[in-house]
Amino acid sequence: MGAARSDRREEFPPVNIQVRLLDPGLPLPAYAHPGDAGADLYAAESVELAPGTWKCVPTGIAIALPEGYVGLVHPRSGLAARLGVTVLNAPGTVDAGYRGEILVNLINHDRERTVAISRGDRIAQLVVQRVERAVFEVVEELDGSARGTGGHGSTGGHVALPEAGNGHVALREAGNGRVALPEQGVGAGPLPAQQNF
Ligand SMILES: O=c1ccn([C@H]2C[C@H](O)[C@@H](COP(=O)(O)OP(=O)(O)OP(=O)(O)O)O2)c(=O)[nH]1
Repeated sequence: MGAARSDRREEFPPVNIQVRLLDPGLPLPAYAHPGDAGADLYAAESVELAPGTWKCVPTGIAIALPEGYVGLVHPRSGLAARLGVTVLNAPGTVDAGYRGEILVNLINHDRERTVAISRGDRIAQLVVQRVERAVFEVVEELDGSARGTGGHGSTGGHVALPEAGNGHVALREAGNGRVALPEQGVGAGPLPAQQNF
């Protein structure tokens, strides 16, 4: 087990990222568990989000990513599932050359409740990834592919049909590609109790 872990560290050495603590009272971004993809970012200010509104929340850190990397500001699924709060521009793109404070643009999708975010709350997660630099080459004809120009549901697609009675629309597969699911598993019910957010 220990040997397997150290092999993995050699195969995937961590990337060093310089961090400026603009608010030394907050913890460094941190991975909650080994193997997590995102390091949690903290709110440097307390903010209130009225229903349907958004705000850029400072995180109290500025970073210098190495060239060839990007920081992606992803939402936290727990905030979304419990409160309807997510990252408006998800995933936010932190460029390697950016030296300003990382901001998280949080939106409250709840239609009735104001959400209070307190300083020190974990509001988003930063996923650091390698990126390729593309060179855009103009051509007359694109190389062929199995998909061709088909998109937007061309593989079977979905149609929204009015449900009898309650005025809702339901997602339904058009054609014969529908996957059979137990009735309880479809629709907008509460999350099953075993879901851990
Ligand atoms: O969630 C985010 C997204 C971006 N940024 C910072 C880092 C990023 O490098 C910079 C610019 O972001 P982006 O390129 O997405 O914004 P833009 O609207 O295209 O602005 P610009 O013209 O400055 O590139 O803003 C954040 O702090 N948080």
